[in-house]
Amino acid sequence: MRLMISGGGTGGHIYPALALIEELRRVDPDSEVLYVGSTRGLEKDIVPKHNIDFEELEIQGFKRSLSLYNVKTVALFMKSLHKAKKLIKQFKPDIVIGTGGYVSGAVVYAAAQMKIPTMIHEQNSVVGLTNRFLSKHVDKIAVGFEDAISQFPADKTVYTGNPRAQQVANLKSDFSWTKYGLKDDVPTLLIFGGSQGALKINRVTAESIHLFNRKDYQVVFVTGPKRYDDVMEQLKGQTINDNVAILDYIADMPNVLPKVDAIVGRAGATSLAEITALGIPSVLIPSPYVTADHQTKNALSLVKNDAAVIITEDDLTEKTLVENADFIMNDRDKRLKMAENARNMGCRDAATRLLDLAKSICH
Ligand SMILES: CC(=O)N[C@H]1[C@@H](OP(=O)(O)OP(=O)(O)OC[C@H]2O[C@@H](n3ccc(=O)[nH]c3=O)[C@H](O)[C@@H]2O)O[C@H](CO)[C@@H](O)[C@@H]1O
Repeated sequence: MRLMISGGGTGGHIYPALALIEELRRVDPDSEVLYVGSTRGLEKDIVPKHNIDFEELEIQGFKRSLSLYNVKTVALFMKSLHKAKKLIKQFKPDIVIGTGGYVSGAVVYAAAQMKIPTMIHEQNSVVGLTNRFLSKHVDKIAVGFEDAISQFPADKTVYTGNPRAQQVANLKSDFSWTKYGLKDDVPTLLIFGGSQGALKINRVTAESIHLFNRKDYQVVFVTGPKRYDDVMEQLKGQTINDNVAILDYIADMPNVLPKVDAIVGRAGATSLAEITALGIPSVLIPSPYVTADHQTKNALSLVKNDAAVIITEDDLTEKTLVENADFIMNDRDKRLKMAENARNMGCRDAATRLLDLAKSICH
């Protein structure tokens, strides 16, 4: 198969694409892949490290009310569409797949106009702006949450789950916490605010370090690549005990996650696919800054099944953070029950399902 794939901006759109590519290469080692990303997103750093050909487009999203900015947005979209068509002519894909983010809008739309088979993957329980636009033009729509099906045309929409779930579920981890100066025989709580880190989660976690220092469990606090210096500035002069590690980013998350006992984090769809694939209890703090509050809806699907607890960003304080962390970390039975509930929701064959759907529309 010759696969052109595009997903950009944040990890939540990029990692599902990488998981699908990994599955394609496993079943079809002769396949050719071209990843088209944006000049600004995390993909230009992440994708080339996975031995995948990468091309980039300059593109940006619309903003409410900034009219001059939006004039530039339209101009960049037209330019990207033109470049995407050129790339399609050169690469000659059998299929073009979009996994979200503005850049996938230009790439998949270009392919649809050129009558190449197209498919999108919507990770969230509420459809995003780019996928809403693309849904009218593509041949197939795959969704990661069953709740999303009703938001798309019924005749071409299929529940596949999120391919990242299969990738993390199948990996035999050889990770050791000693890499970060921690121990392997102590329960471990991972705190992170999605692929980019989250300001409030970082601030409140930093304020709580003096309490986490005294816990019987260990805490791994991941700030996000661009927020590490600010957190360390906030913590200047404070003691950080040897049961706490503060990192900017974890590049090998599938290897690390099987060694995590509980998570405090955002409710991005790809994170939740991982959490349910592996069965990890979580405290979820949905981002209030995303389209149609979709992270709250994502999170509630786990909360309903007693696989997670939720704190709104407004309610996040030193007290609520540490109390909820203790609630899971200090009660092993509770933790194991929540883990089982989470695991029951996992879709561990999602990459196979998504690839089968892709094959079904290739000529
Ligand atoms: C602010 C924003 O727009 N967030 C959206 C974005 O979130 P975001 O990019 O944060 O996506 P998710 O939380 O879904 O996924 C994060 C991904 O990054 C990985 N990771 C994270 C931290 C780290 O140090 N290393 C690492 O590899 C996680 O393992 C996971 O695979 O895309 C998601 C999927 O469409 C949406 O649900 C989110 O609402």
